[in-house]
Amino acid sequence: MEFVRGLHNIKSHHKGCILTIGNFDGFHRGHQALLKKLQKKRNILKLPVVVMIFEPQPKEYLSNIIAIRLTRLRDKVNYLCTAGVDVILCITFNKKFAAIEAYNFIKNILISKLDVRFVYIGDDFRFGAFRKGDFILLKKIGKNEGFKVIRIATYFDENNRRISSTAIRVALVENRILDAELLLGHSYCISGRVVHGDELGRRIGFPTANVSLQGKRLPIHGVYAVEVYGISNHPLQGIANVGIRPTVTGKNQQKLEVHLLNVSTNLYTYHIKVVFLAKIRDEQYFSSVKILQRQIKSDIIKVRSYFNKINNINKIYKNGIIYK
Ligand SMILES: Cc1cc2nc3c(=O)[nH]c(=O)nc-3n(C[C@H](O)[C@H](O)[C@H](O)COP(=O)(O)O)c2cc1C
Ligand SMILES: Nc1ncnc2c1ncn2[C@@H]1O[C@H](COP(=O)(O)OP(=O)(O)OP(=O)(O)O)[C@@H](O)[C@H]1O
Repeated sequence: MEFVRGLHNIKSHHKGCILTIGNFDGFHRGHQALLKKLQKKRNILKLPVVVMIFEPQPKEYLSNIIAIRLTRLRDKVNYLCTAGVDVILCITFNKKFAAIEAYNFIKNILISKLDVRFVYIGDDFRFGAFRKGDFILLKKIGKNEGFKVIRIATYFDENNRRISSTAIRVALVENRILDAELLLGHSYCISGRVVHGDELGRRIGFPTANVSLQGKRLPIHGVYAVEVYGISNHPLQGIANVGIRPTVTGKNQQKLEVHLLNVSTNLYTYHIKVVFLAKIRDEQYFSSVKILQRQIKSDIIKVRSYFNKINNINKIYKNGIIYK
């Protein structure tokens, strides 16, 4: 898989491709279904599959507030790579790019730069300045210029809901983790490098690994049972807090910190993946660190009991007995 940053880095071997365009935030089941179609076509025609993504995502650039992000670029690249994409073309979304008219986007980028043969899009896909471009325009120009446009049917979940990144963000904000997982088709996770915190955690008896969020805002908030990947060859059980830590700081900056339940090791500079499994409670203000300490102790008991239950369920399934 090749990662190409910017239109100026397109090379002749990227031309004549099967293309799709979008944010692919979360890499949910709708995205997965779309990419399966491209892969099928690639296997028949032996043309490269190119996915055009944007960084920052358009909504992040165009909105005044920090928009919520499901998947960071690094994880998005991994998902797309496992879906068999040949080239990720990552475009810097800025004022100049946002102003490109839909017609010029097709003419100057899809045709001149990429010489697309097939363009696959979902039925709600819009592009170009003021989102004026759509399937009909693509199809019309494609007919004259010799490329095909395939609009794939909307992928719905079992409850007949359209799967979208927006629906998943809403599910997570509303604490519906299992629902979000159902829409995603995989667990909700965040990965990042462990950076230095204020080191108060260690002093209060709960050392925490602070995961860098690089200014991105997570859709979740509160205390969670988590599994942590990237430290040993099996996932480690932990408890995480996502929030602003009102008890110890007056800053309004969201942080993700993880306390490992059974391992005490220096995690600085590790790149870890945190999988969120269940919410324990909301983050709260406590009138003293002592009370917070007591609360965290009781959170840990809850999380341990959650993992015990999960282990028991797994054991019962392994033995072929139906859990009641
Ligand atoms: C399981 C857990 C629950 C937490 N809950 C809260 C909370 O409800 N309110 C709060 O102000 N801080 C909460 N914190 C954050 C602590 O204040 C924080 O871990 C401590 O300040 C250490 O920060 P540091 O790693 O930057 O030194 C929680 C931390 C953990 C690990
Ligand atoms: N449920 C779905 N079924 C079919 N195609 C989809 C589905 N969701 C997204 N797509 C298509 O996948 C491509 C990338 O989508 P993109 O990530 O930009 O949108 P999205 O998932 O609907 O996110 P948002 O909710 O932020 O609009 C687009 O062509 C889009 O139409």
